[in-house]
Amino acid sequence: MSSGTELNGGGEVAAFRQVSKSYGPVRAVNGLDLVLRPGETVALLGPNGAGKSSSLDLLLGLREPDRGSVTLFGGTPRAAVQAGRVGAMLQSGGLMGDVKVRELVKFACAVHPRGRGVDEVLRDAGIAGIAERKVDKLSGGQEQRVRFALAVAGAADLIVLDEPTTGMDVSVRQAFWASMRAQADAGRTVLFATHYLEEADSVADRVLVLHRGRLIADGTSAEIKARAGARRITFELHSADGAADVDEQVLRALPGVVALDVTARIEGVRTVRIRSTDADADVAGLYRAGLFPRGLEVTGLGLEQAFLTITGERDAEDAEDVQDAEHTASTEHTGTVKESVR
Ligand SMILES: Nc1ncnc2c1ncn2[C@@H]1O[C@H](COP(=O)(O)OP(=O)(O)OP(=O)(O)O)[C@@H](O)[C@H]1O
Repeated sequence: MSSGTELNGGGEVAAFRQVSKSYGPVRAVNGLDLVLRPGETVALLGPNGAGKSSSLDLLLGLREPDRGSVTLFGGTPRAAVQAGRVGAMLQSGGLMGDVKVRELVKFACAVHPRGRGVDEVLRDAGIAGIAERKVDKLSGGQEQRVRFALAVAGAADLIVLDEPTTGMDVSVRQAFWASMRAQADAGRTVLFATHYLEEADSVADRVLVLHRGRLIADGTSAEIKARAGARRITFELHSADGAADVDEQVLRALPGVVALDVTARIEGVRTVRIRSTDADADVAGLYRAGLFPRGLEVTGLGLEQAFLTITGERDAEDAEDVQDAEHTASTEHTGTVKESVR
């Protein structure tokens, strides 16, 4: 992707500094610290309710943080939006119905402080062919593309998309990402929230994972997969090679092992599956330990598996914290002084 520094002037596009936002008792965003840089295409992932839409709303100045600050291009979100530096495609809000697609896009181009030519926008969004249709006669996927056209109606420096491909079929989705990539190649910074992990994997050069309002992973897709131990090593150990009784401790002690599974379905043969953060070191370690792995395979797991692993780990940690808190509360209640569990 191009650097985009010409368009954005270098430095920070957006910054969240210790941002928190609650709705009553629900802490939707919790201490978010994050900087977006010019030219990045960034995917925002997270389970339902993780705080993705709330974070985007804060970024666009649609909501105010309870704590911390959000800046866009060094100023307030409102100033950046008013200057036409941000284009957004949000989940909420209906489109005007009784107008033609061309009229709606033309209006958006006309009112935008940095409005582009209507034909160019229709072409970029892939909706030139439906320009004369009424907006309320569109399919869900077509409507999404019109929303995208509105987001790129002006020459914004930052494009924010909240689950942009919801309702699009596979071919429309591919065409959509091609349009989006053209925006990124023109130097624009793009931030999109999605539930489609393969999109994040193939489109984004940076992936953020939110979980219960907290940023729990930030890196390239490859880095996040590596961190989650997203390589799988499989092999067999045969008793004929002197490995009838594999000492699982030996396997568990290999440097990158995250998960280990040893099965013995056939007499004298153990099938070993390892999930690892460092497959190279583990394979070397197997031989160093005097084992003779047969049919050795190393495969990469997808971003989806990495995502499930990272969020699952965090769920487990949170559950432990709750148990600890309950334990502390119950011991305080009974007046018993006990050492903290963790
Ligand atoms: N206006 C609101 N009033 C009360 N609670 C809200 C409001 N908006 C969001 N929430 C709550 O805040 C939390 C974060 O919601 P948010 O919509 O930001 O998450 P999300 O990651 O975008 O979820 P999804 O993937 O389901 O769209 C959720 O628990 C949600 O129920």
